[in-house]
This record gives sequence, structure tokens and C-alpha cells, in this order.
Amino acid sequence: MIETLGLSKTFTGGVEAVRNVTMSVRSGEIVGFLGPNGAGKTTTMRMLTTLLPPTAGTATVAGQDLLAGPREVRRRIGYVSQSGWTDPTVPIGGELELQGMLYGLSRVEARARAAEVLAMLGLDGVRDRPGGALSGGQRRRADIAFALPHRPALLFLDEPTTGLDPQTRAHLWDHIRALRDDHGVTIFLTTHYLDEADALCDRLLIIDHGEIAASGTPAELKAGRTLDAAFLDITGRSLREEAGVR
Ligand SMILES: Nc1ncnc2c1ncn2[C@@H]1O[C@H](COP(=O)(O)OP(=O)(O)OP(=O)(O)O)[C@@H](O)[C@H]1O
Repeated sequence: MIETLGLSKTFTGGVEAVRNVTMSVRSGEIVGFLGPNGAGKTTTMRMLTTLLPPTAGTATVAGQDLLAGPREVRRRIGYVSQSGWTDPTVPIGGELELQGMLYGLSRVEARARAAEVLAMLGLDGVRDRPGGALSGGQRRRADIAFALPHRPALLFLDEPTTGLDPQTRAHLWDHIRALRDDHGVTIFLTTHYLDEADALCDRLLIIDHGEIAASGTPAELKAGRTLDAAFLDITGRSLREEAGVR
């Protein structure tokens, strides 16, 4: 579902945010992309979602060449950024219908698809509420709903559970699992919560200083340690942002 070869991004000014990343994500997996602050997670995700051009390397995303067919890639993926898309002032059901029409559905189809997506995420009861009148967990699920009207095969989630309480996070994991189990959506997500990575993900990729530092199932990476201990063994203990490392 995702194959990259030597994917790299150097920003103007010389910051090598992503260096020579070669990785793969198989269809039907939930893959967690972990790394310290500034490691290159969001930059990688923005390249894979066509929002940022790579400076080197190639990638195939959802069966399409990223560089040759970015529009085709966009048709086949959904992306939820850290800040989300939900407008606090607009009722989510109507907004979802509009999104569906933007993706080329007729009004009738868009209404049916909006109802389907709201049901998938347990939001049927709040379809007439504006984003600002939703709880934190409902709001994050609405953010995900806005990435689904066009039935993407692959969903990118950038820190989907940041700021949610433990109960709400666990509830969101159930919805993310159901997207994969019941609707066949492959999931690629970033998180700083290692308990979440352990509980939710089939496989983990750890990026550090722009390079893949480790990959494997949670059990393989842990190898008898906690995932926190494994993460610190792999990425070291130096602070990143304060130290201005790069
Ligand atoms: N537009 C930009 N111009 C210059 N440097 C950038 C730009 N965007 C990101 N960077 C730098 O690239 C590096 C990787 O940033 P990125 O946002 O990909 O990290 P991250 O792993 O997502 O971090 P976090 O966990 O804090 O969200 C950092 O050093 C960051 O400062």
C-alpha cells in the first residue's frame, strides 16, 4: 500500500528533515510511525500525502506513483492533520454532504455516504451539531469522518489522539480498528503515546534524525522490554527541541 525508496526532504536553508527513507506498509495493516519531536514524521507524512514534494527518492502510495500521479494518489487516500478539519461553526452532517459532493458524488449519494460515515464513527446522534459543540473525542472522530467520503483505501492520521483522555483514546482506537477490520482501510498513523502504538498497531516504524532507526511488530521491538524502554534504547535520551539537535 506504501512503498518508498530513498525518500528524502531537505528544506530551503539546509535542514535535512527526512533522509533516505525506504519502507513499506502492506494492505490491511495499522502501522505506527514513531519518533522524537522533530524526527521527520510529519514531513514524511506530508510527502506521502502529496502535500510536500520530496527532494529525492520515489514512492508508490495506494498503487500510484507519488511523483507521476499525485492526483490519483489523492483520490485514494484520506489525511487527517494534527489540527483536524472540523469547522466549529458548521453542523457536521451538512458539511460532510458538501465534502462528498466536492469528491464528485451526487447530492443523494453524498447524503447517503455522509450518513454511512457518521454511523461508522458513532456520530449519528450529533450530525446536526456544529464542530464547536462536540466533545474532544467526537471532534476527533469528525475530523476522521471528513477524510472518508471518497472511500479511501489508505488513511493517514497525524497524532489522532493527542490531548484526549485515556477513555476517549481507547474508544477512538476501537473506531480506528473497525475502519480496518470492517471497511478494509489501511491505516498509517503517528503517535507519541507508546501504549497506544503497542495496543493498536500491527507494526511500528521508528524514525530518528530523519532516518528509519528500527521497524518491526511491537513484540519484536520490545524484545522483553517495555516499548518505552525500547524506544529510548533506539533513539537515545538526549532532548531534541531544547538541544536544537539536527
Ligand atoms: N517548512 C520547514 N522549513 C524548515 N524546516 C522544517 C520545516 N518543516 C519542518 N522542518 C524541520 O524538519 C524537521 C522535521 O520536522 P517534522 O515536523 O517532520 O518532525 P516530527 O517528527 O513530525 O515532529 P513532532 O513530533 O514534533 O511533530 C525538524 O527539524 C523541523 O524543524
